Amino acid sequence: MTLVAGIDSSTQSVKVLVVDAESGAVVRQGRAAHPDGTEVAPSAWWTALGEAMESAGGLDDVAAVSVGGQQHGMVALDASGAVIRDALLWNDTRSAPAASDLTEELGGPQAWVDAVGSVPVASLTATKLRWLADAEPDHAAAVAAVALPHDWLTWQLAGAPGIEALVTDRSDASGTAYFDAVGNAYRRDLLGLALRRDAADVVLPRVLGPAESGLAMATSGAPLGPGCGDNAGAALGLGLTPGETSLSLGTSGVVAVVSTTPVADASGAINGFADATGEYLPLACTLNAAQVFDVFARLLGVDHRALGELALSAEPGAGGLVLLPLFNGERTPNLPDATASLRHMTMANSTRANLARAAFEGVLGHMAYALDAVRSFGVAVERVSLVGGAAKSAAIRQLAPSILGVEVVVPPDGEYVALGAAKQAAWVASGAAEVPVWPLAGVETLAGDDTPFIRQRFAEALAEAEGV
Ligand SMILES: Nc1ncnc2c1ncn2[C@@H]1O[C@H](COP(=O)(O)OP(=O)(O)O)[C@@H](O)[C@H]1O
Ligand SMILES: O=C(CO)[C@@H](O)[C@H](O)COP(=O)(O)O
Repeated sequence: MTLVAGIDSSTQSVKVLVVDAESGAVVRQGRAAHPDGTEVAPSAWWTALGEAMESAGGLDDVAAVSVGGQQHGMVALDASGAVIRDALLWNDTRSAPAASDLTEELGGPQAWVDAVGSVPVASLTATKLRWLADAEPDHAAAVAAVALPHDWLTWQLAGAPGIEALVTDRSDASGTAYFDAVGNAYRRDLLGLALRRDAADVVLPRVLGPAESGLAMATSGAPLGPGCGDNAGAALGLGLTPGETSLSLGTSGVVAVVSTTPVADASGAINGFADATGEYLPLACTLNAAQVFDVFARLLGVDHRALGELALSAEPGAGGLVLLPLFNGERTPNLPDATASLRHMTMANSTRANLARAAFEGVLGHMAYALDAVRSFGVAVERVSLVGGAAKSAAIRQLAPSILGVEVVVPPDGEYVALGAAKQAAWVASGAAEVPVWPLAGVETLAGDDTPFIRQRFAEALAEAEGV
């Protein structure tokens, strides 16, 4: 049996899957936690990856390895390849003013979507580099290379062979705001704009083809795949084809659709990213998803299962409560300074069950808003494939079809980003022209009575928060 490995270095943890390259069956797996916070030393990812690989039984026997990871994080390296400062993650909002400045300096949102498919928001790498240039000019001056989390880990697995050897893929490069996924080229002028200097000499990872290998494992010599952004990894793991949509509830809430054509959304709600096969992956991403359940479970003194049971014991509509779950500020819509609020509390409706229900309706109502943003580009979304940590929740599975108003396809419990990375590794190992097809056994399709009033109330509350 030929084995391959897929890695998902996500916001909260790293997952490693060792998989049969023929069937996609998971043979061994491991995981390890990442530190909390939106500013993290990349060495912590490397340590966690070492632990996860060890708990997966090591990778010495695999034919190829590929790394998927959280998108956008700024890993700034000096000429020796040393990390200059802790990475700013995708959910760090300190670069929101830099995002506004950059947007204006290029001539507004339309100029950015024409150039790179996305309007700058604090999540995107270019805005973090501008923040660095303004807040830490000495660090900015030392930048000799910029990598993303998955690029940096791929390079570490290869033994960190000098910054010129860095590689990436089109899906993650498309989230930097200095890569044009339509022209398949870096926009060094935009990198320079972000860094406030001529960036001709800054090393950017070479963008590999979907099944191309640029580096090999330092330990075993097995080829390393190009890797991918985590949302592109999930699409690959799910085997989504053009027109099909995923809904991920991890730290981020993401609606992503595989598309053969790019989307240019000057409103900024949709990012015009690329997928991991050569197509596009327009997506809407929020900063507040699974952690909202963590907060409410803690507040109510219960575990996730009991939180779900409490929510299901309440009536649809949570007795009138509406949660705007903008705990971490928000990216979609772009409200980086927003905070969460619970509206319409009365003595009568302030019950534990209604509070739990409001958490689920708030997160799923927000995802319905994201679905509408995708639909506004002519994508007919009637079905979503549900992945991410909160997809394990029985209450999410039960409530999602009614609140979203679509069918919800639930694949077997698994780590779909890591599976997508493993599929990419299998593609690299096989040298085949087409990506492997790994059928998913035991997919459930869930439907429910539509409850449009929940979406409506949520959309009204969000519009109020936006001041529209
Ligand atoms: N049964 C559950 N119900 C709700 N949330 C859950 C459940 N199980 C895990 N989670 C949450 O899922 C999140 C982790 O999901 P994951 O997709 O791995 O995140 P990330 O990719 O951002 O690291 C955590 O916030 C965790 O508490
Ligand atoms: O910023 C985005 C997508 O644009 C996020 O989806 C990150 O890629 C982090 O993902 P998770 O760790 O929450 O899965």
